[in-house]
Amino acid sequence: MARNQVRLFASQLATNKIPTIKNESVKDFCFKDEKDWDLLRAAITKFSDETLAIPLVINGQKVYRTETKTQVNPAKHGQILADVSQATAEDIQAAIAAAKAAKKQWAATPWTDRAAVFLKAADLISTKYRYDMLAATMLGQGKNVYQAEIDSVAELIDFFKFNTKYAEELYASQPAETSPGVWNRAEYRPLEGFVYAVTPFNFTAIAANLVGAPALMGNTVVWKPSATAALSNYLLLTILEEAGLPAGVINFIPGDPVEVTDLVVNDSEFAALHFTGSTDVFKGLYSKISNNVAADKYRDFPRIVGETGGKNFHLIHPSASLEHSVLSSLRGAYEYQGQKCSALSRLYVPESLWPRFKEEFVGAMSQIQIGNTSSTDSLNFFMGPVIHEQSFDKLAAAIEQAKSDPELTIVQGGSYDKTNGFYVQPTLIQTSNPEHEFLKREFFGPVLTTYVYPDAKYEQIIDSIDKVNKYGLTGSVFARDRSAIRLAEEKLRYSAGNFYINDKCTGAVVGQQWFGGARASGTNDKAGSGNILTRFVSVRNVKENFYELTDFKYPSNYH
Ligand SMILES: NC(=O)c1ccc[n+]([C@@H]2O[C@H](COP(=O)([O-])OP(=O)(O)OC[C@H]3O[C@@H](n4cnc5c(N)ncnc54)[C@H](O)[C@@H]3O)[C@@H](O)[C@H]2O)c1
Ligand SMILES: N[C@@H](CCC=O)C(=O)O
Repeated sequence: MARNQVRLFASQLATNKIPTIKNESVKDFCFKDEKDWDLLRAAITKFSDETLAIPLVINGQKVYRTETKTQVNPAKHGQILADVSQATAEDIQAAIAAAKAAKKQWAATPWTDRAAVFLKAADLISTKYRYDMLAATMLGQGKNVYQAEIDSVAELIDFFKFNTKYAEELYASQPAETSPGVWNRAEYRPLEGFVYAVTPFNFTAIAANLVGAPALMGNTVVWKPSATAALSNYLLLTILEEAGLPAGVINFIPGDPVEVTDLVVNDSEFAALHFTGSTDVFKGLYSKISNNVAADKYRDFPRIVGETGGKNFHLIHPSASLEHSVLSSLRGAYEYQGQKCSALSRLYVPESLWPRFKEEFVGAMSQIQIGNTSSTDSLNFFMGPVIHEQSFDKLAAAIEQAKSDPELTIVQGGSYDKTNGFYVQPTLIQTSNPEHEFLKREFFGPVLTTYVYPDAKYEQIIDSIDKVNKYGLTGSVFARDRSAIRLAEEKLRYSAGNFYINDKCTGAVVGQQWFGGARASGTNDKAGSGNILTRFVSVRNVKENFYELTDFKYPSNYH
């Protein structure tokens, strides 16, 4: 008997249960414990003092290439954090081959052992690597410590832990009916072939989930990380390796996105895309895959899972709490510089509230401190830089457009500066046109557009919110009047996959608010829920019969 068969048999001696899973608690870094600050400062200094050479990782081997791309600190773009090796065509093919070769053993690895890798990685991030994770995300992706903590520590750990709980529930889900003498079973096979994960810059946790969810279910992965998140993403991979992830299960391939994608999705064993990023990039990938399906390139119909852009709204009703809706809107729009797919980018305020709303909102905006969020001297900055020069230029162009457009007025903000880092001031723009393109286009930055509606037109504005753009990711209604809440909840059914009542439209927590939207916002497979795991398995039904036939005729044949 082969050795791995012995291993498989040994794993069947008990049905193990995942430990009790709870959301990771978020440290508030409010200086009650100076030790936290010292540890964080040491980690920031460590990553700042040297330019890390980041390799590709193929079949567990580090591969360094002479062609590299630098990752800079967006808060101080003269600071080069990493030299990231770029994959050649041969590297990409080698990564695909490694994913295929590792598949059989990983798929046959007992579930307990696969789960343990992710539970241990979560534990390592909660303890030994918490400050490294924070520092890498703060420096590389321009987050302040609180935003880094809720992303690269809490949400990331939650994804890894909750996914094990959801997988356990999925595996336990079996056909409910059995006839006498029959045992029906469902087997949750990993997909045949390999998974391609293409991950965004803005959440280290999302990258972790895009590679982690398929891998947990027994798939192997080719991972193309975002160029502007390479540092935290590579750190994550090394932590997974320390937690016991076998070679070849996740292959890390930074490189030219189009070149990597074209080779990966042209492989006949490409089984699934797990993507998060912008809508247009996803459409391009979708169409390449569809064309390949039509051209008979694949053995299977690849699964396509993509979470994409948004143009998320707050609808303020005249009965809303003014202070709460002002502060929630400010956080929703400007936290992490508006670079959350869920960020508030269109705000609807009734005329009766607008003068006081505007005064309080602008007053709060003027207290926002913006600066180098990865500084070792200060944790004071509420906002930091936007991610890179293209984003900065796009936002600057939008602000300039607003200055000359007669239908737009800059209420507050409107300045920007890229001398040292990519800084865009939080900006509030008012439009007189409820159909304006600023209510349609995703800017992905701290630019919020507001439309002030007549109180009597509450229902009409709901219709306009629903129809004005193509997205359907997140949205909120703020009201004390229950009928106003009910009307918005009913009429905005398809306007947001995550709908909030008297809360901001960002900040979904794994296991609590399942995340994702439909329309142009993605396939809505709900990260943070068990549903996402079903996309990375292909169920086999097994019927075992205990009765043996003694005759081929039916009883009626003897009548
Ligand atoms: N719905 C969600 O859950 C969610 C979450 C986070 C971010 N987002 C969206 O992501 C976007 C911001 O992230 P981003 O700037 O990293 O997005 P992006 O689309 O620019 O990049 C995402 C990934 O796609 C790769 N990519 C870019 N062009 C490609 C191409 N032509 N072919 C193949 N791959 C390509 C990038 O290298 C990166 O790895 C926003 O639109 C935001 O709304 C959505
Ligand atoms: N969980 C986050 C996801 C943000 C995506 O970029 C939120 O809901 O704000």
